[in-house]
Amino acid sequence: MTTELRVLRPSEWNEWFECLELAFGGVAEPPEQRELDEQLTEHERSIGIWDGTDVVATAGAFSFRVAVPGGALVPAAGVTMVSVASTHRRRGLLTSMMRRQLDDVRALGEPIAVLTASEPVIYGRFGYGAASRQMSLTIDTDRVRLTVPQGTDEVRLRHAKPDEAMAACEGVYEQLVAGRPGTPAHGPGWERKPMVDPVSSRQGGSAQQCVLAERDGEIVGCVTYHIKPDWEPSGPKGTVTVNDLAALDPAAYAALWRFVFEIDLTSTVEARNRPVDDAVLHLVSDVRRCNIRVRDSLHVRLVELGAALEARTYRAPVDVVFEVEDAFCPWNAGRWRLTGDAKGVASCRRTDDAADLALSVRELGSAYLGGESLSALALAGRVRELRSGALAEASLAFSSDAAPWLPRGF
Ligand SMILES: CC(=O)SCCNC(=O)CCNC(=O)[C@H](O)C(C)(C)COP(=O)(O)OP(=O)(O)OC[C@H]1O[C@@H](n2cnc3c(N)ncnc32)[C@H](O)[C@@H]1OP(=O)(O)O
Repeated sequence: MTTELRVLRPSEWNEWFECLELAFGGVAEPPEQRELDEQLTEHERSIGIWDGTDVVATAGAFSFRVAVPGGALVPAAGVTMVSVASTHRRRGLLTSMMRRQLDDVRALGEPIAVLTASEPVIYGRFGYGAASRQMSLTIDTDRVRLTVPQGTDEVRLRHAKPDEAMAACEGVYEQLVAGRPGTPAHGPGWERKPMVDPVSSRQGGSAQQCVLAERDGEIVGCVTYHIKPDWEPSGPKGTVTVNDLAALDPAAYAALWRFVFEIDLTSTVEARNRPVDDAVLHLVSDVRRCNIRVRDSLHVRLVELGAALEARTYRAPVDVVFEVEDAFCPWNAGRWRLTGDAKGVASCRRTDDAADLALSVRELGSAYLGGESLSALALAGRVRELRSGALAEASLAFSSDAAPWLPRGF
């Protein structure tokens, strides 16, 4: 098989995207979704593999800046649209695209790459580690009650049309990015993504609705949701599916949750992507009836290990030497001394000193956003402590007060 791996030409986007759609099962994207995907595609960062005139593999990257512990925004490649045609799988095409892509990311000077995986098993071999989780809830709102904080009644709620909702939700999102590791700061156009609402994706539910929370005329929160009515002999049993829900203070947050809990003719609230430390867990009367499920979300790859580890803040003073294994990006392999503290000045340099901890770049990717603990990874045998006390020191330093979270997929 002779194939060519190269950058996508803008005129080839349709056939490139069709390869991707086919690889995911062949269900065509709704036109409004497809149009936005084309608009957001960064052609110069999109690659494909051609077998003759046929596109047989695709991979893209978005130019993000991702929040890390301490609030800095680190340039990051948001890896996306990865596919290999089912006729060409398990022959190394993905591996060759990952090679090219990580070399390109390095050349661009982005210290990290991030992605969400269709299957978590795929990307560990390329040095990605699962770094954040997402929580889904299915809440029985006939039984679960909310205890809301003082000030909740003073929050004014009102419905907003999609255009106003888009600007308001984006404004709230932007104010929350730095405080939540794992959240990407996007470029223009991304504010449209959560507002695309194709009829074919509603599965019998309503159009997306948006309610804004205001105090003294300022927008302090927003929720977008769908309602799916349902009727049983005993009465109405509709479901509210929460898409985005975000607020700038506890009272606005509680007001929005109370609103979705109390919508007439519904008895279930579904929320599919929440942070694992969501404050709603402390508002509800019965966490068991929230039917919590947790899964992996953002996977992180340290592309330039030194620059990546210097870009974040450490929760406690740390001075450790890592012995790092990185077969796919060998420029990261070897010994690195990391020093840092909560004030935000960190240094990560090559050293010949004896190693304190031995691990692969994958574990550092998992721990990078502060959500997965180095101590837990050590219990799984994935981090080895070579100096007594180094594991506890590094594990505490890497941890984050806010759990990392990716509020919106890409
Ligand atoms: C960020 C995103 O876009 S995630 C979306 C990923 N895309 C999809 O899931 C669409 C459907 N799947 C596909 O298109 C393809 O199967 C891909 C892209 C996942 C893999 O492409 P391939 O070209 O077959 O991968 P490649 O041949 O380079 O495999 C490299 C290694 O990964 C393994 N591997 C690849 N995909 C999988 C998988 N889905 N499950 C388990 N192992 C896998 C291969 O067995 C191989 O292992 P080896 O080195 O031990 O032999």
